[in-house]
Amino acid sequence: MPNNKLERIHSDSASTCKLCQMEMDSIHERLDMKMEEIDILDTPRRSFSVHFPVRMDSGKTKMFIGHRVQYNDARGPTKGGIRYHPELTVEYLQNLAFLMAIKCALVEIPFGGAKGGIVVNTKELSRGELERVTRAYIREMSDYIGPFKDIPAPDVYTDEQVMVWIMDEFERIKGEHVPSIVTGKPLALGGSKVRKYSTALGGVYILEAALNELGITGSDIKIAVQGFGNVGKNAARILHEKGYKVCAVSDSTSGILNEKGLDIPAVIEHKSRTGHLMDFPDAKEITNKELITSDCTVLIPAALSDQIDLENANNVKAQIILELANAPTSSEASQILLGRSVLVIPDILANAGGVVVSYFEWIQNLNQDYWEEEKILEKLRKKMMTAFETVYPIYCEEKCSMRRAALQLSIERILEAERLRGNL
Ligand SMILES: NC(=O)C1=CN([C@@H]2O[C@H](COP(=O)(O)OP(=O)(O)OC[C@H]3O[C@@H](n4cnc5c(N)ncnc54)[C@H](OP(=O)(O)O)[C@@H]3O)[C@@H](O)[C@H]2O)C=CC1
Ligand SMILES: O=C(O)CCC(=O)C(=O)O
Repeated sequence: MPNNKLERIHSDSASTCKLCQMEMDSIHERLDMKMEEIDILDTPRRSFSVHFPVRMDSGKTKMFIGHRVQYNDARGPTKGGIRYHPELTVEYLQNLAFLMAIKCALVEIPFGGAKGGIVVNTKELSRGELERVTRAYIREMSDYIGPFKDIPAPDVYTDEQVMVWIMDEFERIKGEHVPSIVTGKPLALGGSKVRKYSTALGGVYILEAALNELGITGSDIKIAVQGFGNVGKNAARILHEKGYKVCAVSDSTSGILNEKGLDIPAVIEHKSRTGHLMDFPDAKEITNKELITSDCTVLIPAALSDQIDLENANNVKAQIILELANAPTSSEASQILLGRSVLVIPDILANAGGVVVSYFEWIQNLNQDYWEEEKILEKLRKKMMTAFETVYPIYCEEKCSMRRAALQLSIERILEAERLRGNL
């Protein structure tokens, strides 16, 4: 392992989030970080993979691979979603788990960061197979997760039902009720009001604060949303209900565009009835690539990573990018957008509403005391606005990207926790 500071920072063996490497390099310099501080942030604390057999509907047994990365727990038990995707790798999850640690520090909730999942295409599984795969993964993981160790939640291609199977399998193993083992549950089994749409709503609070700062107002604001799952669909719905023109949306197969604004409730009905966006009447069909460079004021990536890259960053027409997905913008693209004065509201701030209400769910489970919607909405808004109002002045004063401003703040908080624990 290289021992020179710069060599170490650029070494391939360094595990610091590659997704924001350039910002990280400039923070190392700005905060004049010591080698031991860089190392502590560079290193996932626990990172493991499990292989397990599952009996498929055909009667044959198939082996699956699951991963979990618990990146940093200096500020509390680790927290983060479970993703089911055929291209999932442990290296990639390390990046996402790092972002979780940063996100929790940014909104000042007492958690570290984790992320995990299974290498699987859920569209190829029956419901029974999905349940057996989930339960088998949790049997392998049960010693390493817990309400005060590591608390999973939904992410791409996992939902409330998957969270119930996680909770139920964990409870069978432990022989007691432990609803606080997982968040994102349905209301009937200890879920929290608002959690279903909190990622999208938290992002909308931040977007409106940014529009206000930039003086962008009026009925001409056009919005494009990539991804039409939990996050993208709810973002489109909330923005439509608030009177914004949502002109383009997409899912994994295609996109649709209507420059006058899409009828979002009708799009939601169409997607839930047909399973896709294709053939929606009164709209032009576009590709996911075309959506990214479509004529809009606000672009909302709400699907997978690396959607805005070196190839298309110069062609983005939006004035604001609200990153509801994790890591949708490559590090190089972020620099191009900064140069073009496009405001990129980073994932660690924009999509933090999800984990904030997960934190509220965890508290409610531990206390067996459930809160009304108004209370949660008020507390969510306060958390999101406090984070925005702390990050925005740093971004303005230091003339850096908003991502760098947010990362810097969180890193100082994580290092403070490490110092207080005597690790530095
Ligand atoms: N759920 C949460 O609370 C949080 C989620 N996030 C992030 O938000 C993003 C979306 O998560 P979530 O909505 O929960 O996931 P979902 O599984 O609910 O939805 C994913 C959506 O992305 C679409 N999609 C999948 N692959 C592609 C692709 N290659 N190109 C374009 N669209 C694609 C899917 O299409 P189709 O419908 O056709 O399958 C689907 O509409 C992720 O980056 C996640 O990490 C961040 C914070 C919290
Ligand atoms: O709700 C949570 O605990 C985590 C959500 C998540 O995975 C994320 O914010 O990326």
